[in-house]
Amino acid sequence: MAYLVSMTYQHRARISKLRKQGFPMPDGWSWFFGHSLVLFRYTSRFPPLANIGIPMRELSKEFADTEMFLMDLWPSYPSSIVCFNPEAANLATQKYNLPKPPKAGTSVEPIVGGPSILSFNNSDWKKWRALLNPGFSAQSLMNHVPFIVDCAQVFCDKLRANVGKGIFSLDDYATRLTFDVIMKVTLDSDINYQRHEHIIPTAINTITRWHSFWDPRILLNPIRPIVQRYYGRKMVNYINKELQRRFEELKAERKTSGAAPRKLKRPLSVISLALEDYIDESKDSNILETATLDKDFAAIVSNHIRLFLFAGNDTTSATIVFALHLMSKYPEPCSQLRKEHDSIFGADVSKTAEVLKAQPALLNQCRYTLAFVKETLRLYPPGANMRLGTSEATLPALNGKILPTEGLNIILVHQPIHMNPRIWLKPNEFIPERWLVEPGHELYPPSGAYRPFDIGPRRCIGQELSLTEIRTVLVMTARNFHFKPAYEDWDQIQAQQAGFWTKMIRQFGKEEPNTVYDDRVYQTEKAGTHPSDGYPCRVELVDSKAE
Ligand code: HEM
Repeated sequence: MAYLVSMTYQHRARISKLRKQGFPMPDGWSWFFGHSLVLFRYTSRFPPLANIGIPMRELSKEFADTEMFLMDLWPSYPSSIVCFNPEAANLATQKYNLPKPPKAGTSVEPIVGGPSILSFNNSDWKKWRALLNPGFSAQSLMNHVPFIVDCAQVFCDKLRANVGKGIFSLDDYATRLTFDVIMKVTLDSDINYQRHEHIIPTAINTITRWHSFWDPRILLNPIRPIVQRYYGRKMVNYINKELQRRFEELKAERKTSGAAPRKLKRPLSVISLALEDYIDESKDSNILETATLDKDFAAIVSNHIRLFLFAGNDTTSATIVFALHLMSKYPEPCSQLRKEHDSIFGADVSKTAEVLKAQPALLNQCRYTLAFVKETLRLYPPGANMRLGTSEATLPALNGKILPTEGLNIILVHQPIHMNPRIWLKPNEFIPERWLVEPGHELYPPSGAYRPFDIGPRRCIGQELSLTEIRTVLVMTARNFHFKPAYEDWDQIQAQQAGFWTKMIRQFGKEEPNTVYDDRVYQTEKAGTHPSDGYPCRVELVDSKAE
């Protein structure tokens, strides 16, 4: 207790000193609460499950002159500089390439299980990133396009089965689709989660339901570690068996064909490619006769698979749902999208899957589709970036003040960066053409201001995979389906089904907001910023004659 009091005192004394020196930070800091009450004031303006990036965007409006400010949420979160200045963000991720803070690892440990490239720095990071990179290369991913198309086909079949029927959660459909893809691309497992339940998604969904990066109401729940450990063990058991199986398959292929499977040019998962390098680089000349994988290596590989399932699934599925939502909201860009697909894949929509599977590189010709996806990610960025300040690294605020970073985390919050009115023309409008104009055009994106996958050596390893997946889904759906959000009906159903206490609270308590900037569709705190209430919607077939 005495230790905690002493730590708290030392910590707050430092923030108090920075405050006196004029470090930009919100009013309302206190020795007892730091900025926790300030944050609460902002979060309470939005729905309880709204993503933290949304109140941060609101708070950022007060710091237009500096484009960064300090938030002291210690001890529930390290004190951090919230930065939405593109030039300073570039300094943090490129010039200084600041290390990942310990919090980057500890905050995802219940999900990932232990160390991974998300938390590694220096040589560990270099070694593992180099080992994993080949599986995410553009060339390797093109080999997976036929499988991704098959998954998108199942997604379309499920949508078709819903035409003319009631409300369903598009988010649930998209999450199942991306899970099938990520399991195949990373682990070579074909689990068909779109049609059947499976232990791995059940486990990871349960673990993430009990997870928060910052919210003490979740973090302090004593049941949380028990649930997360139980499901963590289930994941590890499954992954270890699959890993061992892949290892056996690769060894057998080498023995029978004499060549490494990589040279046989069939689609290989991220993990198979990493195991190939492991075999190639092994000092054990008898590796092909070795019965089991090195235990330490297998443990870290297992962490990475868990990391990919977490970092790669929800981010991609949420983006798919927001893209389909924007298609329904903006008829003109939607019609451009369809025209592009007609011209590249031919007017016979029923042949799209066949054409794309035969020529995956056609995806790269879909310039408007890519622009549509990029603009979706600008408005609904699912990630953020966290770095650790150092004694050498200072960040220049917009007003010229030079800010020290030592001992502070730096968080690049993408929502306020992507909608910074100083640098973006019409920041709140959906304009895919921003991504098609030439440099010098007023819509041309400013350097460093667009960073959904972030920029620099540690940019997202899964960027190409996500973009391939999202473009494939748009190509497969845009000419077939209309989506109609059904929030009003959904809210009515929820109100009818509410229990006695919920009804009483609604009747007599303070009504909680359920829109963000008057929009019922918003990003939530659920891992990967899933859309509110899972995006309840109806689907209709596109009437090609009427289009
Ligand atoms: C729309 C989809 C996605 C978005 C917006 C996104 C965003 C991000 C961001 C902002 C970072 C931090 C970069 C930095 O620290 O500089 C990151 C890192 C990372 N992402 Fe993604 N991501 C997406 C999809 C994926 C996928 C599909 C995977 C893997 C299957 C993945 C795996 C990772 C990993 C492993 C890192 C850590 C990279 C490192 O530190 O070397 N992400 N992502």
